[in-house]
Parts: sequence; structure tokens; C-alpha cells
Amino acid sequence: MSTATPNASSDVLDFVVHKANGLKGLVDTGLQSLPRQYIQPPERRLHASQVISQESIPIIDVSNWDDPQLVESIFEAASKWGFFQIINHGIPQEILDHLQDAAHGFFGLPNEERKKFWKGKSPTDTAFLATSFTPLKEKVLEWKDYLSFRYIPGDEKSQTLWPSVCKDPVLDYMKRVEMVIKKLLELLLTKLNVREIDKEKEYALMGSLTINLNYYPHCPNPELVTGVGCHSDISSITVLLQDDIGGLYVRGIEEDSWIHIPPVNGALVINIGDVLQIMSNDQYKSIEHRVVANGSKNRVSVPIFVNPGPDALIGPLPEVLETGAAPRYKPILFSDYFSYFFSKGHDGKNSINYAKI
Ligand SMILES: O=C(O)CCC(=O)C(=O)O
Ligand SMILES: [Fe+2]
Repeated sequence: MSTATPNASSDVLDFVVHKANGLKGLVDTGLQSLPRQYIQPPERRLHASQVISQESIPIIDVSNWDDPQLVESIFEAASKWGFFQIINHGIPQEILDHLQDAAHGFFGLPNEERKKFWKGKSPTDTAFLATSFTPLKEKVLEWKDYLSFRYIPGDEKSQTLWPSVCKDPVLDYMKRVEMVIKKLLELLLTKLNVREIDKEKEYALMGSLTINLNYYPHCPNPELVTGVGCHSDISSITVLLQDDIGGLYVRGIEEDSWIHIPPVNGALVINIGDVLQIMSNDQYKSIEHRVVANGSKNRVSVPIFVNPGPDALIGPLPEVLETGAAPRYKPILFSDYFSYFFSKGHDGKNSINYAKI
């Protein structure tokens, strides 16, 4: 291949990050053994003994959004697990398939084509390619690249600059999934005594949408690395499409136990993020999750982080405090919380302490 192969361990960060080849570029050099930058200390690896198979997160049929039982099922799943899958959401399978094909299509492009979109060099600030989580701040890199889009409805000027292999599949999906996001938030907020999501609340719940195409290349020693380290999302909710490979684990109720989220064809995985935990004053909880790498297959997943607008002030909702409950969080500007989250490596549920009183 045309790009020089890193030949010393110290060259890896330079090759992957500074030279914009990403992890995919590194794996494509024909990697036989794992560079030390990717080897996690034992306490950050998932061990088989920690995985429990007796429990599973709920799968909820949302074919009738007006079914009074639905709000109860969603509330129960969100309160108990912070995670659930939805089926029969109305988004055609073809749109989901095209989205996954688009992720494989982008990461299958020649290195030189992909790197045009590397963070800081991309022709538009609404689409960029990156690796790991915060590679310049992490002790050990995560086994993942991702292409990230900021979705602004109707922003054709910047969208024409998106990689052509992804643009239409991403936009087709976003147009369809918006309704699902609104319905989920409506139901989750109903149980917090919020009768109507007005413009201000809408901005605080979903004022900014980010969609990532995550790519986890096959790994020579999957048990030594992490695809994504333990974290909770900072979003209000996250809507995730995963392929049929598996590898996403969520923290169980028992001490240090982890539950696999099995791929279900056509389903979307929904999880509560820190923002909804804060707004609900802990009635909903954002739950830690992690991703394990695969030894033979290239996994893709597509999360949408339903985030507040950057200027939104996030704190416990007045409707939640009406009962006289003491607020557990102080109001924070979402852009400050966002910067804090990205100022360090993944560290479980520690970020939310930033907002605690
Ligand atoms: O790839 C997955 O299944 C989950 C990814 C994830 O947790 C994230 O991007 O925040
Ligand atoms: Fe996540």
C-alpha cells in the first residue's frame, strides 16, 4: 500500500491519529499482533465470568404509539434497565440496511479518500472522521473509528459536502427516525408529569442531533482491547442501530455484572443518557455500557445522540420538583457539560458528578 506502515510502537499514534489513517488504516497494513497502545489493563477488559446470561433487557413493540400500555412498558424498562429495544417502529428495513451498507461503504473506501474527512481537515464541520474517543487524552486507545454527522434538517449547503457514499442513506434514516425520537421523548416525559413538550423543552431535549457511523474492525486479540470503554451517554436518549454481530454490553443490577444486548433484526436499541437523568432528578438513570471487539468480523453500529442544543440550560424539570423533591443537580449549560465529557477518556458514570449538587 502507498502509506508507510508504522514499524515501531511509538509510531502508532502518529500513523493512526496525526497521519489520519485511523484504526482501519492500521488494520489494513496487515496487522499481525496488537500494538501496545491498544492493550487494556486487565481491570478494563470484560471477562467472561462477569457476563450473566439469565437476564435480558426488554424488547418493546411500538406499533401502536397510542396504546396506554406502551407508556407503562417504556417507563418500566427505562426505570429498571435504562436500556430497551424497540421493534415495529415503522422505519422500513431497507432504510436500515442502506445505512449499514453506507457505513461499510465509507470504511471500505481507499485510505486517501477516507482521510479527506479526518477531523480538522474535513470540507465541512458537520461531518468528520475520527478514532477512539479522545485519543490524545487516553492512556489506551479504543478499537474503533467513527464518522460523525451533525444533522441540521434542511442544511443542504453543508450536506452536499458529506461523503457521497453515506449522504442519502443517512438523511433518509434521519427523516424517518425523528418521529420515533419525538414519540419516545413524549412518553418518557409524560411519566415526569410533563403534559406538553414546548419549544424550550424541545431545545433542551433534542436541540442537536448527532449521528455516528461506528466501525469496529476485526481484531487479532479481541479479549485484550475495548471497542468502547465503560461509559454512559451524555445525551437525553440515544437511538442505536446495531448489525448482527453483537458485542454491546450493559451494566446489570448485580455488582459488576454485564448483560449482552443481542442483535434483533430491525430493532433499535434505546438508552437513557445523563441529560434525562439530570432533568428527571434521578427518576430515570443513564446506564453504563461498553463494546467488545470481534476476532473475525468488522462490526458497524449507528448511534444517534439526541442532545440538547448547545445553549440549553439543563437541570431538574420544574414538573419533577413540584412534589417537593430536593434538586440533586444544579443547572448547567449543555455546551459546558459536552466539553467536560470530551476532556478525558471514558470513565464510567463519573461525568454526571459535574452537575451534582
Ligand atoms: O456500538 C455500540 O453498540 C454502542 C456504541 C456506544 O455506546 C456509543 O457510541 O456511545
Ligand atoms: Fe454509548
